[in-house]
Amino acid sequence: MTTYRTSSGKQQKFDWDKFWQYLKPHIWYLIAAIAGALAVAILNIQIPQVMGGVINVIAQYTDNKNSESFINEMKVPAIKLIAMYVGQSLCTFFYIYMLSNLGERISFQMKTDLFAAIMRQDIAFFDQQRTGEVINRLTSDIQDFKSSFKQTVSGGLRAIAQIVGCSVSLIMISPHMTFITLLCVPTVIAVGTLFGGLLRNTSRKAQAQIEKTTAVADEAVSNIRTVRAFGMEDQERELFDAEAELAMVLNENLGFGIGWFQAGTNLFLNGMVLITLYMGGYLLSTDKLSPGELMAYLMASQTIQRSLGQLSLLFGSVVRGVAAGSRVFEYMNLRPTMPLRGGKIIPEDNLKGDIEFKNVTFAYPTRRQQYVLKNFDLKIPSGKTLAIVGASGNGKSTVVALIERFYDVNCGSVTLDGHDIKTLDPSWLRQRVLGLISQEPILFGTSIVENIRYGLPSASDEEVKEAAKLANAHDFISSFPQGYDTMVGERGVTLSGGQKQRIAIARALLKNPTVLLLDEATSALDTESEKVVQNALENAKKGRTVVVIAHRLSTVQNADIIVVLNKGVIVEMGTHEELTRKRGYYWSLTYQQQEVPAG
Ligand SMILES: Nc1ncnc2c1ncn2[C@@H]1O[C@H](COP(=O)(O)OP(=O)(O)OP(=O)(O)O)[C@@H](O)[C@H]1O
Repeated sequence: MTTYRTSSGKQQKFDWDKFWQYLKPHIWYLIAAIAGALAVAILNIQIPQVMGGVINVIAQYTDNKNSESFINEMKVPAIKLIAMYVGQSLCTFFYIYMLSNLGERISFQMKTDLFAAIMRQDIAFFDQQRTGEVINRLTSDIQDFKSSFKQTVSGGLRAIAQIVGCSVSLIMISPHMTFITLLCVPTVIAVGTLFGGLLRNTSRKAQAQIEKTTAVADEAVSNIRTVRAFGMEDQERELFDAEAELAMVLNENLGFGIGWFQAGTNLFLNGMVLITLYMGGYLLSTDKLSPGELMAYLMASQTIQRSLGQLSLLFGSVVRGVAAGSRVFEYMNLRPTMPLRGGKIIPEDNLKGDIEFKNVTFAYPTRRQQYVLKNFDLKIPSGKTLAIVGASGNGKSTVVALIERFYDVNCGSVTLDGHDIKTLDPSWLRQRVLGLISQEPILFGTSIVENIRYGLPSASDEEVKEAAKLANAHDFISSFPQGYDTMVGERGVTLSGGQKQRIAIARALLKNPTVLLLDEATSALDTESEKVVQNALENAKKGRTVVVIAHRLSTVQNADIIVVLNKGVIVEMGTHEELTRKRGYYWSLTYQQQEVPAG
């Protein structure tokens, strides 16, 4: 197997078995396309010969001016030529159409499979990969693979068939001239390979620079608010200009090289035509060649030249296509460690919402050496509200991530009503049992109603409204001219932080989760909107197990149990009153927060 370097820097093998899986169901399209392309090639090989016949007829009548017999004699070869031209057009249409169907079907299947493969990857995968890279594989890599495949089948096959066929014609017409022409071939190949290598190198550099330029633009556009807030438009523009200029210079160098390459090739090819004409003319004068044969020879050698040109272009495209295919298959072949579905489902009547961490040790897959939780034990009784507090980076969000089973624990277990969550159906757990509301609610760029319905796609409009009322969102939604059909913009950009958060609460409440996970749900809000959202959350908490992570301790005073985390270890646990009396960690955290405004 050939190995190619992918953009992720790892050596990737092209997975021919996988490729065959995609090709096999559409093999008839491929066979039809190959047949069509070969038919075109065969016609292209024969046309010069028929054309030669026409020239011979014309040559006969250059002295003999009998137009009537000329027309009669031209009839057969002319009709033959017309039939061949029409046949060639029809075959061209046929193979292009077949190939386009084949390419589209394969790429559609690959695209949908790749997207499904991406969707089922572990969260750890997304911690490691850049979003741009993932999207690139779905878009440009599949596009590159498709075009390269189509080009290889059509252009490659046709070119090879034409080179072989026309070479045979050349030998048949004049072995002598063909031998002399062939003497030049090794030199041409050597020079072409050397120059081609240099050009490919420059082209790679230019391509990498273009990608760099795009990345600068991408970052500036997607972070436009930060750019604007810091007044960095000019710096961003300068950065972009510098990268774009470098890309321009590299592309100019490439153009310089391609220009010379083309010029040299043209000079050489024209020289070959001249030599052929000279030698052909000489053979013509000695009656060893007819004018038609000379014409056929010239046409056939031009077809070979064109085909060789096509093949050299194709080479670059095949390398690009194989590299792109390897990248696509690399993601497809990645096996997630956690399945999305499958496993036990606790019957509705037995579902209470008791959560327990038993002797849990955990490190993130991207930082295996750093244990975030070590021998961690915690009971979250059903129907109670448990708050986790502690300084930043101490593992509070990690607790929530483990309940969601975004990651699996390294040792110990997390249980729901006594069942290890590893044995439960993850999609049931996330869709039915858990409702997560995080610090930065992410909405989809669609309408409010669709965003709320994301929590339970089968919900009716009435149920959506009920959830919105419970989340204190109904009033502000109704005040919009388009009400629930208001479009929220990309990631909900047209709504205020508090409004987005209340829609996210409605979305989580719609599925009526048994366990509600609030990961700093109000910390991004100002005091006014925090109050409104806090009220919404008080409604939402009723009758559920709730885990609250909060920075502002004022929001967790009413919790049934407060847990103070320090470096992944529980250092204190109790109610607000108990912990305040203790004058320990919790007290000092509260004290610090009261001190800040005063200072
Ligand atoms: N996806 C991740 N991959 C690797 N390490 C992570 C990841 N998420 C968090 N960490 C690390 O794990 C530790 C605990 O992070 P965690 O987010 O649980 O803290 P936290 O107490 O919730 O902090 P904060 O209050 O600032 O949100 C930190 O050292 C953090 O850098």
